[in-house]
Amino acid sequence: MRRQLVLENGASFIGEGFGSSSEVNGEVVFNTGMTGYQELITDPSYCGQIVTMAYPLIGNYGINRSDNESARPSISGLIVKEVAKQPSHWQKDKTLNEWLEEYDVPGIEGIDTRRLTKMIREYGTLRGRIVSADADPKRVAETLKVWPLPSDQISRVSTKSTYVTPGPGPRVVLVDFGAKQGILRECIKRRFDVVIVPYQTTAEDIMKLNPDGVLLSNGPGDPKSVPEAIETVRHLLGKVPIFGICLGHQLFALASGANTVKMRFGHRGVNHPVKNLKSGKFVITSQNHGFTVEKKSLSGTDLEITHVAINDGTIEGLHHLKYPAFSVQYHPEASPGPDDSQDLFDAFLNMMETFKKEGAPLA
Ligand SMILES: NC(=O)CC[C@H](N)C(=O)O
Repeated sequence: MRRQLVLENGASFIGEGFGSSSEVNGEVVFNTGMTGYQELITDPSYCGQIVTMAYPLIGNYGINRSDNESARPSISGLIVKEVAKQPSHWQKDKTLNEWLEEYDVPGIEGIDTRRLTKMIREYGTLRGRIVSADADPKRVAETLKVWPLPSDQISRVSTKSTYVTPGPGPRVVLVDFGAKQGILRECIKRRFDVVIVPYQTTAEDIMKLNPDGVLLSNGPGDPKSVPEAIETVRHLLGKVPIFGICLGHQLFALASGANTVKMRFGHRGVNHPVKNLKSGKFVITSQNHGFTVEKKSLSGTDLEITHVAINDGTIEGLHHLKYPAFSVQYHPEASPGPDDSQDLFDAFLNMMETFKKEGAPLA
């Protein structure tokens, strides 16, 4: 079935449909990873987005039972140059096509993804719609221009109730804004006693759980769409060690008085170089974000930049000068991508142990 991706600027890309045949709207973004499509399709941070893969052949090792980052695909749609027709891997359970069909996610292949990616780089992320090939792109573009980007994604992907993965180590409250399994996996590896709570849990209720540390997860959309969570983090600062990842990093920054802004086309891929300003070392990181902490908003706050992106100089890591709290904009849990930064979970463990011994610092 011939299908079409229409963008709000009136551009139309025609290709062959795969996965489901439903029509969807989404913010069109691109990811540069050569592999890791199953992890990114199930990464809840992509909720509400139509993802274009810049690498031209996708699906070549199929879908397996162990690479999901959440229970189901989160993306609204998938755009690729070519879907592998005969995927092969010893763990393969399904093809990408079968899996997307099962979860009602539409895809289009045969699109000039290089042209599409270049367009997004030039104009920034654009609203798009997957429709049938015979739809009039001008009319579809008109409807897209007045379509408000969704702002309820976090409530859609966060856990509805609290649950626990017990362990003998420190108690960590993981605030779930759409947490990837990889974060939980890193906690379990270190034998943390993890309590996973919904995103709107108050600081008071979090403190009642007697946490040794609070981990703020990744998540979809604009961090300012959850003002209640910013308030929660503000109340937690100084009372308990905090580690923020991606959306969690942005919420930590907002709670500390800094500002976040939308980027033109964001960072999405598995080979983003980052410099650690303290050690002078570089790491290759997995990234997926469309917002960033605004540099100039840091003046007057107690935040210090610890990491920067090599490609564009944006902030990739922060720590608090008075309180035990730090964060990174990238993904130390990888999944997909390199695991160069898993030591940040050890740094979180050290911070919790020190805080337990020495107590709250004087603010
Ligand atoms: N992976 C994430 O947590 C993304 C954070 C936020 N939704 C952004 O796009 O910037």
